[in-house]
Amino acid sequence: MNNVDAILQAGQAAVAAAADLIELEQVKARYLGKSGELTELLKQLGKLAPEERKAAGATINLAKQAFETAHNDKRDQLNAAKLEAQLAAESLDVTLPGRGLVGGGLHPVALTLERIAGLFRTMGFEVADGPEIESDFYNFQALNIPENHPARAMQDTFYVENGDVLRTHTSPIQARFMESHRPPIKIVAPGRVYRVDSDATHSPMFHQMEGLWVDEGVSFADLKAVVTDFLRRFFERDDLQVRFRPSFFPFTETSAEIDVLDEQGRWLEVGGCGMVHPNVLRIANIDPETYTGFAFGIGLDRFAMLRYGVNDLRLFFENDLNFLKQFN
Ligand SMILES: CNC(=O)COc1cccc(Nc2cc(Cl)ccn2)c1
Repeated sequence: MNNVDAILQAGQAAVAAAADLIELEQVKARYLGKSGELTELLKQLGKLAPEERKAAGATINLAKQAFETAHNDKRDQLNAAKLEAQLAAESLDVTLPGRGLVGGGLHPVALTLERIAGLFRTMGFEVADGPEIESDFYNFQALNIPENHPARAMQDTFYVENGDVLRTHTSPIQARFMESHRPPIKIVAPGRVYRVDSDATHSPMFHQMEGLWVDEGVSFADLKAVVTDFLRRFFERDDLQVRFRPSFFPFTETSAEIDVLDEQGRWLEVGGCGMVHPNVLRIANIDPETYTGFAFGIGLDRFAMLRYGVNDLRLFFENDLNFLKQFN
């Protein structure tokens, strides 16, 4: 019967070497299963002489108990180790400082809009608003844009049902304001505008701000002074060179593009302006013989790109928080 000891030692060694609960159960089956090595020994008892059977049986049962003890100890050890590992992995150090909430902030275009509106408020302008879905009348006709003008074409303008459009500029805000107020009128009109266009420098939705001053005796000199003062304060450069380059718009007569000289000595176009066309005043029931006015329009996204050094317009619309958090 000395092979009982050999089998028991081999079984105890296999139990000790078991790396996890699954392997341990396989070892248990190999020794205590239906055809396990210790189970087989019991089956052979019948072959022994009757007077040897009792002692042999006792020896084998002792070996089985020793194996079961070793197996149970190992199982408890593996379970304890598994629980320890789980506790360590899930442990939460409640004394750690909190991560804190990340505050929100304003979009760079919104910051630029507020900054520019604030500059014009110091000059006596108030901020006006209006609908983004506009009628053909306020978006085109009231601005002296004729029926066949290319700006009305489908490749530039988004049309919605019943002939209304997504406004292509914020001029309709001013047309509406002139219709419902009497001079002196001194407003800026910021907001979203829509054009059928999209590439690295064009987005179908972008932002513009227009300004309008209508009163008795308003002149082109007033226009130059207001626009130049605004630009020097926005770019924080008292020596900023501003140029008014003759141009054409249907809604102004004397029209000009507005250029600024950048640090590299290049002229950058930043907007357009002009004296309000008499037809536009007339349509708003303002007598052009008594009143004159000037208007200008700038692109707010462009001003935000210039101020913050952003070189791709699309960055404003991708909502990448890592990009946006730089501005607050
Ligand atoms: C980004 N915008 C540009 O380059 C050019 O915008 C401009 C230019 C000249 C005038 C206007 N707006 C305007 C509005 C009324 Cl109600 C009457 C007359 N004019 C907008």
